[in-house]
Amino acid sequence: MALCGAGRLLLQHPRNALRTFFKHNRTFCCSNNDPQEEQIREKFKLFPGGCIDLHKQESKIALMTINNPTRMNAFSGSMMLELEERVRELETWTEGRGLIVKGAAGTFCSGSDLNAVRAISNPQDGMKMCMFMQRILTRMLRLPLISVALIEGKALGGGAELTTACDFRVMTADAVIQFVHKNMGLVPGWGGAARLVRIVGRQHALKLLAGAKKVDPDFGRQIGLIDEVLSSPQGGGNVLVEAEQWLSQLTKGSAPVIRAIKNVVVSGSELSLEQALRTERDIFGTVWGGPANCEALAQRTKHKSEKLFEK
Ligand SMILES: CC[C@H](C(=O)O)C(=O)SCCNC(=O)CCNC(=O)[C@H](O)C(C)(C)COP(=O)(O)OP(=O)(O)OC[C@H]1O[C@@H](n2cnc3c(N)ncnc32)[C@H](O)[C@@H]1OP(=O)(O)O
Repeated sequence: MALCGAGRLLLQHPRNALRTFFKHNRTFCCSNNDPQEEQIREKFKLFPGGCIDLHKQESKIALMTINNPTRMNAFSGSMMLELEERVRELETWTEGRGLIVKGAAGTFCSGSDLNAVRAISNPQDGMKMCMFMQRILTRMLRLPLISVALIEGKALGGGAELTTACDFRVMTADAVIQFVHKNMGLVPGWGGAARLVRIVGRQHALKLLAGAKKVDPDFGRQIGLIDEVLSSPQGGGNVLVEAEQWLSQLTKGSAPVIRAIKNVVVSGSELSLEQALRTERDIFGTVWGGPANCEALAQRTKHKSEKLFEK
């Protein structure tokens, strides 16, 4: 993807660019007055149905639910627009630590709503839809929240792509991820291929895409796509509890520190080493001497030499 404003700024003025880089995530390549984007937004409105629910919990872990059960949680046009709104809400949720993305009614997501796909199957609209979803999913992956896709049932096509826009993936024993794009005469267009290569490497990515191979929990774990297989049965209330417990290992502690950790990982994976090191130093500066750091220091027993000095 071409570098836009903040990316260029990072290259030219890295010192001043940190704040802009992360702030820019909110508006990543997404100018509301871009006529192309406006056109596809108007088209999306013609395909309503379903919704994207967002619940910001007291635990500071947000729950996002892809909710269109009569179509196996396929993305209608209005859901694509709602996804953008929800991501924007999360970008401004300063106390958040984690995010779980799941589907309604015991299944994850079956990709784009094929009815909408048929209606926008011309190349221009396809390109605009693809760019719109790439932007939103990039913003989702860059959120300063540790995110996990909770996969029950099926994650197909764009649904499989959506799982790669989270930091982690956990699934129930009978769930399946399948990049079905090849069977549709397509390649992923929501950034799913680029992210998949980074998660599983090029050979496994080729197997999943060129073979439209079904990924079950065993294979998913073997190739590093799946981080945990849940013991609770699909559709049961305990699935979410188990996923939350799994995520909470990573989200307990100070929110600013957890958010800073996510930010250093994002910059480490997206920037050149030199730029990432500068960014890391700047982020380090935001937590050094901060409340969590001072509290941790106060709790540590003093070093022997310090005690001697005090005498
Ligand atoms: C670039 C790729 C593109 C993108 O990224 O934008 C895509 O994602 S294209 C979409 C890729 N997804 C698919 O091709 C999945 C299509 N659906 C299926 O293969 C099946 O429906 C399945 C396996 C999800 C579920 O099969 P099952 O036998 O359990 O149920 P039904 O087939 O009867 O489905 C129930 C109900 O849901 C409707 N449905 C399912 N998926 C979609 C969809 N993607 N778009 C629209 N509607 C969908 C299905 O038509 C049934 O509706 P009904 O009115 O009851 O016939």
